Amino acid sequence: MSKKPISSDSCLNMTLDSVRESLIGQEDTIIFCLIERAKYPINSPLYDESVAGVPGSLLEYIVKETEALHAKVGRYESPEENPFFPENLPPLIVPPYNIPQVLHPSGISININKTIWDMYFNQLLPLFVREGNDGNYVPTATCDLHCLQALSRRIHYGKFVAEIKFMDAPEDYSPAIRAQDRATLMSLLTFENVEEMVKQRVEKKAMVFGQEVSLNDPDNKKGKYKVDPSMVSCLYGEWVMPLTKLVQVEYLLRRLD
Ligand SMILES: O=C(O)C(=O)C[C@]1(C(=O)O)C=C[C@@H](O)C=C1
Repeated sequence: MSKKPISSDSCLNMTLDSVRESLIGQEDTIIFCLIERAKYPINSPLYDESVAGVPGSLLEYIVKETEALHAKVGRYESPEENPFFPENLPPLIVPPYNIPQVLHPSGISININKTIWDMYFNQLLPLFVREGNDGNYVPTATCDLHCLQALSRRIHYGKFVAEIKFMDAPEDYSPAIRAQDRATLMSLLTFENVEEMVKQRVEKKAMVFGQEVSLNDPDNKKGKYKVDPSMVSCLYGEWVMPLTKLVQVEYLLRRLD
């Protein structure tokens, strides 16, 4: 049987509404990933560089090896995907997927995953994961990887948001881009009312998705959530949206190159 290349047309016809729809859908993914990770305790040997019989920590090794496999089968062909360890990724073993490129070439390679990695492990994880060590290191690492990928995809989606905003009003953005004026770009692309709605919506989603469901004794666990809804709202307000805006600014600064 002959084998054909696969292709996709998912990037075409984007609008500000459609990219916002995608961001809303990604909220679900992020919240479910956090809920899954919260099932395990911190499992700190996973992050300890001196414990495992692998280079770096066990977590780092699992992420690097998973990314290498995914690179071979084309994950990073998609402009929505950015690796945490872009150095020395193996080449594709499948034919290229020919995904239509909507981004400006100078902005495609923007990658702030180092910042996302530090934020996730140093600031976020201790806020929603309990102390302890149950030995489930590989399932825990898989959850960490899913959280990291979901956050990274959401934050780097700022490239698409910035492209749409620029295409909708090049006359507004171009002077600030030529002047390399970050502050003006930041204020042009900021919608405080949208940010407020995002924070309220993710808090509500965390309540709905993370409620305890019990057939007997329905009131017993009322008000208990699998991840703290106010923590999810803070995550968005303090890190996810500011980092998405940082990606937008970085993208716009290169948009006229
Ligand atoms: O919806 C937008 O316009 C975006 O740029 C996305 C986003 C976000 O990260 O959710 C970022 C900046 C805006 O102030 C509002 C929301």
